[in-house]
Amino acid sequence: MRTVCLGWHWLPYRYARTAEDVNGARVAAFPPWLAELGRAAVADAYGDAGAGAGYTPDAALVNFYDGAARMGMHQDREERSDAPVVSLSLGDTCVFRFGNTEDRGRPYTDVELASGDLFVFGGPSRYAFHGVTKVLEGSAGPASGMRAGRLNLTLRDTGLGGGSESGERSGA
Ligand SMILES: O=C(O)CCC(=O)C(=O)O
Ligand SMILES: [Fe+2]
Repeated sequence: MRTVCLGWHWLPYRYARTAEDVNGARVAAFPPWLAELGRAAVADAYGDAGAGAGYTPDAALVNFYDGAARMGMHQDREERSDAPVVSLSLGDTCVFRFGNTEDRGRPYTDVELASGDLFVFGGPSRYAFHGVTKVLEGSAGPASGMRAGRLNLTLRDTGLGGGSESGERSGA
């Protein structure tokens, strides 16, 4: 799996403005249209326009999975905010394991995430363990726009402040 970040660079246990563990490069800006998409997703998932309007994600992790890639069970908890995490999947379908908030084991539910699917971790599910157990190689139709593999974007509110475009704006 390969990962690129927007807005803030994710490192185990924290976020940074540069890709310290890759090449030291400054993180690309988090685009305003992606925040808009996140707001629409939260409004839809909660059935609450106000919850959507109040959502201000400032970081995205973009993960590319080839046919063999997996992601182990984990919680998204580097953020200093309880705001929801919005996940968008493109390309090949995967088997996504959505677990409980206590540990990596059962109970969990396996759901297929196909191209175009949005998944929102919010409320009591915000800190649920989750992972990807399988990518169904070649399952995406040509309409996905991807030749192979799966892309997943997770939108997050880091709670670190500095504005959503501050990948470009803030001082080093
Ligand atoms: O690829 C997915 O669906 C999940 C990605 C994920 O859990 C993460 O980036 O933290
Ligand atoms: Fe995650």
